[in-house]
Amino acid sequence: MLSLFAVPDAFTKSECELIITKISEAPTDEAFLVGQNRDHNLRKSELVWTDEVAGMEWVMERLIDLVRRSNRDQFEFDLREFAESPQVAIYKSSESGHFSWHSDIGGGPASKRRKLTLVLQLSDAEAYEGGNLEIMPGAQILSASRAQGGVSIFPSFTLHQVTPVKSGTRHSMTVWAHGPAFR
Ligand SMILES: O=C(O)CCC(=O)C(=O)O
Ligand SMILES: [Fe+2]
Repeated sequence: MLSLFAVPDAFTKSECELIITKISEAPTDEAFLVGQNRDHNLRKSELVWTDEVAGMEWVMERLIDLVRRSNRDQFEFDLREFAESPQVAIYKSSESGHFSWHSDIGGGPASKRRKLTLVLQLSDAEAYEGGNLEIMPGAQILSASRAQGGVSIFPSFTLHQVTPVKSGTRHSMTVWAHGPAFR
């Protein structure tokens, strides 16, 4: 099974900038991990849930379409729903924004049903240093493309991390597709 489904130009530059502008008008929550325990050694970022932001429906429609395409062409998982709001994470160099190695499967009613993770790179790759999304499906580490508007889709059980942002700010959007347990 291929472990990473990449769509380089899923969104245009102006679409990404529009999303960042809308998000920056919304209040942020400090990011917490699956299981709700705060641990800054593991994750440091701010979060905006996009279903609390008006005018984001078109984004969700596009993301659902991309997940469907990846699942039809590659993963063939039994997916049933999108049970959680997409979230935008804001990683700031001033706070050494990062997210250490983790899987997205949690113990909560929705997070335990996560099967595919989609990450959209919202920021211009030139707008920050560090902040690389890396995924580890096996012995090798794969780096996701930094290109703005690019989408990476991978099984939610795959270990992945975001390396510390060294300068500037990185914005990304994450959405999960859910379904019954693997069997
Ligand atoms: O920001 C990213 O690239 C990844 C975010 C992530 O791993 C998550 O929200 O679980
Ligand atoms: Fe994750």
